[in-house]
Amino acid sequence: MTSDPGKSAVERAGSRAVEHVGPILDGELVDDTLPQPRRRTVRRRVGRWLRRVWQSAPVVRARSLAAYRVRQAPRDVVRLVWFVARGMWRWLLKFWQWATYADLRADARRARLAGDAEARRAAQELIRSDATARWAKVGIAVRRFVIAVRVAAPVVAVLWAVAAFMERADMWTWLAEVYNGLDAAWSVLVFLGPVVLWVLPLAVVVAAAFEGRDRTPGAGWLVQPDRDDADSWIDERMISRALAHLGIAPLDKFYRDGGELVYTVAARKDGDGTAAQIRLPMGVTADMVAARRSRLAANLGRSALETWPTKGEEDGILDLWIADKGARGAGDWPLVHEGQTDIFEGVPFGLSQRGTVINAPLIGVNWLIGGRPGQGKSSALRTLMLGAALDPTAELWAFVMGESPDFAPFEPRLSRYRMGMDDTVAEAATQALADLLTEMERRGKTLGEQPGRPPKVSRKLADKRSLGLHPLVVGIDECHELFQHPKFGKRAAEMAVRLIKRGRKYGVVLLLATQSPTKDSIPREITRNVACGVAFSVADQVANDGLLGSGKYAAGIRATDLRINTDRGTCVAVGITDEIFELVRTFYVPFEDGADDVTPVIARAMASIEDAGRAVETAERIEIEAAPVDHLADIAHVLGGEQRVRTQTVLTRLAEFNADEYEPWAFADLKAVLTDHGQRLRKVRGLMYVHADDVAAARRQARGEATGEAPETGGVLPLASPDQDPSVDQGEHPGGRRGNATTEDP
Ligand SMILES: Nc1ncnc2c1ncn2[C@@H]1O[C@H](COP(=O)(O)OP(=O)(O)OP(=O)(O)O)[C@@H](O)[C@H]1O
Repeated sequence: MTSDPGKSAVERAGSRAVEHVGPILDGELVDDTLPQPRRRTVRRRVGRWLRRVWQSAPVVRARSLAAYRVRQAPRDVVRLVWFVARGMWRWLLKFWQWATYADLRADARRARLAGDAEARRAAQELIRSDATARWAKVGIAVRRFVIAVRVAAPVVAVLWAVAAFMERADMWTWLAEVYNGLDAAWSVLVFLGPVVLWVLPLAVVVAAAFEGRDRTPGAGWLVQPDRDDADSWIDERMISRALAHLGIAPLDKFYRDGGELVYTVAARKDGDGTAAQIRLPMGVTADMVAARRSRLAANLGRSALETWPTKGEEDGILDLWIADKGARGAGDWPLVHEGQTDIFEGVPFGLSQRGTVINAPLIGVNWLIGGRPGQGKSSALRTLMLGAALDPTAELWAFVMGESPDFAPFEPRLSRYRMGMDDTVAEAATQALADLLTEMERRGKTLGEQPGRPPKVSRKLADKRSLGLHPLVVGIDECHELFQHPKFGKRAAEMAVRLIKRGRKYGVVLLLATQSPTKDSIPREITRNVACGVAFSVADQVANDGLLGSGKYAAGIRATDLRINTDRGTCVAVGITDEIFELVRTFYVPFEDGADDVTPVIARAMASIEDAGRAVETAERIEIEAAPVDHLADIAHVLGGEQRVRTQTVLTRLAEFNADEYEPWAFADLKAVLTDHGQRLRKVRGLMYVHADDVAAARRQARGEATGEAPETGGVLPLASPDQDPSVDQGEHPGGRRGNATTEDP
């Protein structure tokens, strides 16, 4: 740049007036008011962060809550006013109750109604002594007040007089200090007076609103109108709220009157769920709650299967167990790959609702397992039998009253096994029950001969092979087919009842599985006496109580809530633990569609028997095949020495003699037995008779057929001589002769 830029520019332009400008430099205008790039980034970041916070879940929740509260504000104000009014009313009621001794009077009234003179006198005495004490207190307070006034009045009067006649400056210093202190106290009082006058009514209003607040459980200012939290946990507030909306009148009234439920066991984590125990208010029983189970479940945000309200130790105590959300399977059977069992200790059966393994008892109990088809009965029975098979001392029998291969892999381990739908299986099962009764008697005798006469079979006794007191486990699948069998059913049922009632002590265990636990298909005495009842999904209350015991449905123990197929493998069981009931996810040992985990377990069971130096226990000491019934011998027996007896009488006597065999008999059966052996019934004056001679002849022929010899001729002399005159038609057939003395007569 030049030293005088104005002048040089004019010189260069000559005479023309030219405005000289300075040299043009290349540059850029810098405006420091424009936003700097760094600051812009910080602001953007802060904005982004604020936006994120604004949209974060807690803030969104808080915002929605605030918005909800704002929307509700008018309603809330009305509610508040209502609360204040109700609070004052409640105070009034409380005062009235206090002033009139209403509770003690109610006690006295109750005692009078109950005719309890002593309790009434006690209540009245209490009212009198309470009234005396109350008036005594009032007297003491009044006396104290009077004393205080008497002492304070002269002091105040003197202070006032002194202040009136003396200047503060003329007073002694200490007296002036006293007056200064009094002045200060007065100033504070003057200041606080209006404050208290404002605050006190406000405090009264707040206290009244609190007193009159809605005591319905769950009512609260921070309750959101959604059910987001219902899935995750259950606490007492939620339980109380759910109970408050069941529509049980006495419970509703209890809540309306401001009652609060008593939790005898606070809600706490229990296995895979939450358990609580509640003492219900007057007029409400646990059964009433159990009857509204699905509504309770809905109120708790659970399915009915996940909600178990049951009766506690008393009718008024509710045991509540609520499963965590989401059903799970039981997992593998713990013994599927290794291990043995001691049947006296129980066998792993499934997982309880609390998630613990249930070791099901087998000794000293009998089982009845039932449910709709395809829900897991046979599998459960198989699991129990597999557990028993892994005890080398146990003897196993299995009868499957239908065409099903469920127990086929057990065959090497079974001492008796029959499967099928034909009558021979029913007959074999009936025979097995009869043999079990015989065995039971033998065991009873053996036990009685042991030192100290032990009352029941123990592990120690079971281990002594020579005694034959080892556990004997008999499984009958589809047992209703057996008990409903036209020929064997009645007898089988009778024997099963006797076994169930008496077999427990002797190590004889019956495991029954059925699709149909009605009173027609399973004898009442069986459902009443089995210790362990297991119900998979069942259709109705009848089936439920048939399996689990009467009254269980009403008490809230319901397998009707198990969903068909969805809850396959899950059952409700009673008697298998000390709990009133268990919801069991049973273990499943696969045996279908090419998968077979049962056979390897049985192979292991066989190996363990070998390792123990034993053999599969058999009931050899039991007469397995009882002698076949000899109909002709029985007929001869019931003729009782009479030469001829009416067919009707013979049938009656036969039915009395052997009900199982002859009760189903009709005239045609009797006729058939004789005609099969070349004899016949005889008609005399329109009435049909059986003749002793014909029976004897038939028996001779039968014996001949059996030995292949020609039948003897002639009859068998009756066992007793006839006590009546020869019959009119005696001449119609050859007379009898003394034959070989019969030994087969029963
Ligand atoms: N504990 C379980 N866990 C998983 N699945 C199971 C369980 N128990 C049974 N199942 C399944 O259910 C099917 C039927 O079981 P199972 O044969 O035991 O029923 P069931 O009640 O005895 O039927 P049915 O009355 O027709 O004999 C099995 O093949 C198996 O697939």
